[in-house]
Amino acid sequence: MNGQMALLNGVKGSLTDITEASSGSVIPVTCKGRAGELTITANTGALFNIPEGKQAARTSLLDCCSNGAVSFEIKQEDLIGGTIVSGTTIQIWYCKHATQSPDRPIRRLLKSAKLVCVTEGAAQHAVRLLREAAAPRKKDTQRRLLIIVNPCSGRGKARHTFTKHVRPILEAAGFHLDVRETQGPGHATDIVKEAELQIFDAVVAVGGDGTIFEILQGYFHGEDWAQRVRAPFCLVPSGSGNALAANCGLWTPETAAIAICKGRTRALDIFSVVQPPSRRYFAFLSIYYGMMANLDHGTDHLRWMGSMRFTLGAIHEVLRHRRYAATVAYMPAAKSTQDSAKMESPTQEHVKHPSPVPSTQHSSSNAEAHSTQLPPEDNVLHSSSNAEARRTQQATEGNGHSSGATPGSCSSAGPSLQLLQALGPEDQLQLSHIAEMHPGWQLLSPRDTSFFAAVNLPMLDFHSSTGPQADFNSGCLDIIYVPNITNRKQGLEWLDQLGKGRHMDGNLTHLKKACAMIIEPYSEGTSLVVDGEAIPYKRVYLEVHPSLCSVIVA
Ligand SMILES: Nc1ncnc2c1ncn2[C@@H]1O[C@H](COP(=O)(O)OP(=O)(O)OP(=O)(O)O)[C@@H](O)[C@H]1O
Repeated sequence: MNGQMALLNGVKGSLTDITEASSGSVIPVTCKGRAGELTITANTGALFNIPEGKQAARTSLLDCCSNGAVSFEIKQEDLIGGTIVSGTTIQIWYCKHATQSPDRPIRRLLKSAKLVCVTEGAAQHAVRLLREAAAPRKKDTQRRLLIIVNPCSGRGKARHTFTKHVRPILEAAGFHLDVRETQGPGHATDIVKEAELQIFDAVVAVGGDGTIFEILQGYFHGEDWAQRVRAPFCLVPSGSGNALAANCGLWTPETAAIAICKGRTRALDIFSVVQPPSRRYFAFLSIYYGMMANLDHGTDHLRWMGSMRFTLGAIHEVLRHRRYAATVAYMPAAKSTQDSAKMESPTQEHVKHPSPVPSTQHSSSNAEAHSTQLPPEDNVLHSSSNAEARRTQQATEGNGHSSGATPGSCSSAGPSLQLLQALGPEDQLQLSHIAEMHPGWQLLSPRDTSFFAAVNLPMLDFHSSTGPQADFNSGCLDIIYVPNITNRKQGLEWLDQLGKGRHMDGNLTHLKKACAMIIEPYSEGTSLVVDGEAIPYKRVYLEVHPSLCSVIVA
């Protein structure tokens, strides 16, 4: 009959009744064995069935059939691909749902089964069929990933995680892997800057959110940044917080690797973080000031503890019982929707397939796309956790506002900053009168807060959610703040509620949705932290770019 037939006949003596199913782009072939059946109907979302013997998945098909075995089935969504074990023996890789509870992302476990073919050619053909059946969008010869492993993230196990838990899955799916290991802070940015991103199916970080942050800075390099952002990115959780992985439902490294194979993406808002005259970062997660900044960045030396360092840091901060002063101005999200309805995001067309939302997320829709283009320039700086370095930097730059600098025309790559542009030069901007000078802007009150954060995604890590109403592409940041925690007991109770995602209940915690913000920090003993990385301690401007990038989701 055809090529598939040759393969199926090539499986030693096991297949007797072979029929072709409907025609389609991939492998519409059904075949039946004496004791079970083998079905590949990738384009209809059907099954890959192989007989199961006494030794279940580890038994060859030949053995299964001669044992008179029952069949078990692998759903197409669970099929990962295949590899040649040796000569004529192939291994089918698939996954199983390990946990499934309504308030947790799905965890997946890797499984495999061996199958013996008569000839080596048949074995190679079988592997190709398996890979195409698992991910019918692309020929296996064209799949390519840029993998960036940060050996220092989290507890320093990223290298092991990649080799042991991620690489075998991606290879089974037929990806060509360009693997790079970071040599130090900022290296991930350089790797991505130099990469031809268009040839990759995705950029994968094996690390933490800081690695993703560095990768993101590398995306906005060169005139073609609008094309470069089309490559989705993904976090294989190997850091301390792993917020991106938590938000994307990538509960374990294996789950993340399987999600990469399946290639489901979701549009993600990115926000610019601007410090005139020329500094501009691109962020995906959050900006913290005060308590959150301290518990995150202030616990860097406790990296060996994993995510426990954040819990300890939070308790320490609550016991300090401090309030932090800042003038915060923001433009409510609804206004931006009106302003930006006509404009388009560069990736709007590209991100056509919204993926399943992890069940921990709630949706909100407040704003729409409003990004356009500016000529690019590399001006990304890498953060330093060192307070001394920060002070030196401030002394060099001055903590005041650069004369004539306009936050909205910060000369950098990336989409234009329309909302910030409208504010005009920084030295003419009186923050305390912004509402009168610039209709649509508001001041946050009070100036002193016990807790302050603005988040783009709901989950802080795998265990807690800072902004449960935040969403991937809502077009806004959720400003979460607590004006005043009156005593330590109330602080600890509030922390407990935060851990359970119930801190928004009651009236202690406030929420504003903003498409642009300005933060002028005043307090000593804290910092500004963007996506877990400290930035210079001075006034900062933020603007959201709806759906600018896309991320791999479970
Ligand atoms: N080879 C290296 N040596 C030292 N530091 C490195 C190296 N490569 C990357 N880094 C730095 O490691 C820091 C921590 O990485 P990352 O943020 O990914 O892990 P994490 O902080 O443990 O996780 P999370 O951000 O999710 O809490 C980054 O700021 C990055 O600049």
